[in-house]
Amino acid sequence: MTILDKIIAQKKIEVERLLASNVIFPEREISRPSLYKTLRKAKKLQVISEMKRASPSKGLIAEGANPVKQAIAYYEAGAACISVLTDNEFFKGSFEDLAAVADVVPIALLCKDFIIHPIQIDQAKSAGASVILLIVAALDDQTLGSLYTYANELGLDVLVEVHSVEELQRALAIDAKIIGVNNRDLRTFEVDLAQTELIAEQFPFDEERVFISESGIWNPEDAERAAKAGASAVLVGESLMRSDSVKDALRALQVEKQGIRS
Ligand SMILES: O=P(O)(O)OC[C@@H](O)[C@@H](O)c1c[nH]c2ccccc12
Repeated sequence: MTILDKIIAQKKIEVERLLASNVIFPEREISRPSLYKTLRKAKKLQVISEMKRASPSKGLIAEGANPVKQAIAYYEAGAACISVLTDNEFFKGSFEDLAAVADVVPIALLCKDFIIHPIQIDQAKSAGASVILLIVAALDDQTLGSLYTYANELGLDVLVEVHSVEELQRALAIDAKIIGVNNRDLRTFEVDLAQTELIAEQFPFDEERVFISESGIWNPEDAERAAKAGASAVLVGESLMRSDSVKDALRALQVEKQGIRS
């Protein structure tokens, strides 16, 4: 059983509990800039910065981190979007973290979780997210398509995460506009930026789509590499969580985008 299988098994239990509790998540309007538009118009490589206390691959990263302080530092440094891990069991995050961040920053907000059911999308939006993540490896085609449509109907942006060319084709089949390559294999934890380059070769860089490189970005050289492959943004967690100066670290990643593909 891979870690992804374990996480999804746990999510099924959580979803059953939510459904059984008959909870209704209060509706909330989205009053944040669209991530999609922000990335399309940006001249530089953008940073989606993540609030990440722990992960199954690294264990504790920043146990005592305060999501509000972290988010304000990200916002002030010019992050395009803040990603908040809401999974508790494996990443020590929470929907309270997301809601607390939503109260203090006005930029796009990504609910980083393993979504397998529409009720989780209601929960994300209610806590203040304007973007959700859908992981292709965790979903069959039909569920992927229906969750994507549901999120769009609620006015949310969707980051569709892939880790192989085959998964890229599945993301394109639902006409995903924001596609992220996870450089980390969620089955083995191996991280390799070459994954971004490999998948970029098959990516249709057209008017409509944006390409994001996720995980394992530590320094400006990594950011350059992502930009060169055609990325509009990088999604960065651990290196920013561990940084003594979030501002300097984040700004150093905002390198020039590469003309041909941007
Ligand atoms: O901490 P890193 O290596 O910078 O990675 C951030 C982010 O990409 C990673 O947390 C992530 C990417 N996709 C995910 C899906 C679920 C949970 C976490 C993730």
